Amino acid sequence: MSMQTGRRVGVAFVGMGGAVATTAIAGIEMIKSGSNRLDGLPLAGVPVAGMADYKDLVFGGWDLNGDDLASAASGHGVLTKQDIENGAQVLKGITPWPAVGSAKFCKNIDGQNRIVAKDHREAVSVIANDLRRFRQESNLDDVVVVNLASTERWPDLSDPTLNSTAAFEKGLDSSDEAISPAMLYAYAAIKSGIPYANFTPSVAADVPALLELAKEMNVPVAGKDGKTGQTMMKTVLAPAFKARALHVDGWFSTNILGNRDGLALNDPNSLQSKLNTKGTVLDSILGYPVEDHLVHIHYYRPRGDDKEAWDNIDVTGFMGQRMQIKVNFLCKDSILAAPLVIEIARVLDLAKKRGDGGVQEQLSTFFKAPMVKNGHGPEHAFGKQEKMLRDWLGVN
Ligand SMILES: O=P([O-])([O-])O[C@@H]1[C@@H](O)[C@H](O)[C@@H](O)[C@H](O)[C@@H]1O
Repeated sequence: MSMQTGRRVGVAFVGMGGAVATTAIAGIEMIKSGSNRLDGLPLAGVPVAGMADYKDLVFGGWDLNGDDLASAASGHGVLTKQDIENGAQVLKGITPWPAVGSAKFCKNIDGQNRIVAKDHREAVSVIANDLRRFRQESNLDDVVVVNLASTERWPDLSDPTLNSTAAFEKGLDSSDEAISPAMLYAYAAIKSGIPYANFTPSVAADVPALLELAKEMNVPVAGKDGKTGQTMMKTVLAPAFKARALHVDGWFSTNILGNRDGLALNDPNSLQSKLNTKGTVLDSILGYPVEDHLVHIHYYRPRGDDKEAWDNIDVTGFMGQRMQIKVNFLCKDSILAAPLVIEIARVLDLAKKRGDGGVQEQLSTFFKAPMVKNGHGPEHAFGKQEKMLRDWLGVN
């Protein structure tokens, strides 16, 4: 059962017209109108004092495509006409705010709904103003920002601009090329005291400059890259192989998808960012390097949002005998992702209420490359991550 608490929590999405954001918004609006159940929402029915209810959430956000959300959603092919009639009509009345984009960071995705700003500093102030206006106009108690925009290329992490808050702030004034759109949103949110989550592989609040700022301002941040389908299965299976002492000789993962995410990843530079986050999960769980851990992603338009993942795992058991495991997950990308985004927003909002700032490691279960607090390696094993979250929430 879902009960409103009377609070109003705004969720501002970067990439609001995308398949994941429109699915999240439609799903929640349908919960409000009684035409959607709570399936797929991992924290539904978990009683946590102070946590916003699904019905308390109010949405806003930016997108380079200025179409209203109903038109955007019909292009993504995730929501059915029935879904829209059943309570997601509210999508028709929402249009995204102008957004920041850069072809230098994300080559395949463009749009005309752009923030007009003379430099990075001005772009940040427009974003911060959008957040202030959202809070006032929607009469919100609190706001959370979640990045759902298309994957950017990897930046040069050794660039001094990204390595201290002071240098980053100078870089805003000179529109330093090391600073990506994702970082501008993260900075604007943190500087406004608003919790920030990164559901994409783009580098954002995880640069030292912004980590330092989040810590100093005691603002909760979390990321990165939603762990939805193939990688989720990987982090469930690998601990089991370890427990049974089955040595993993190789793990071949491939997947196809044809949504806008797939289009963004069709650019080799954006793809590399995704491979960076997908490729890291195995070794720390198993305790040894899997030399033949191969990950492939292919943009295949006929599938749209219905991504399909195949895994072939080669293992060695007792007496050196070799075996294979095959996994074929026929997923729906946004249907898996949207509820996780909602839970991340609720937990970040709760962290803010509890005065818990900086990196929110308890959200590791929702990410492929979890951000961590004190420089130690991230925990990737699914069961341990779930325990971390439940311990932090104070539930069993
Ligand atoms: O979570 P997961 O299934 O391992 O990884 C997926 C990627 O393989 C896919 O290319 C991307 O479009 C999805 O959004 C998701 O990130």
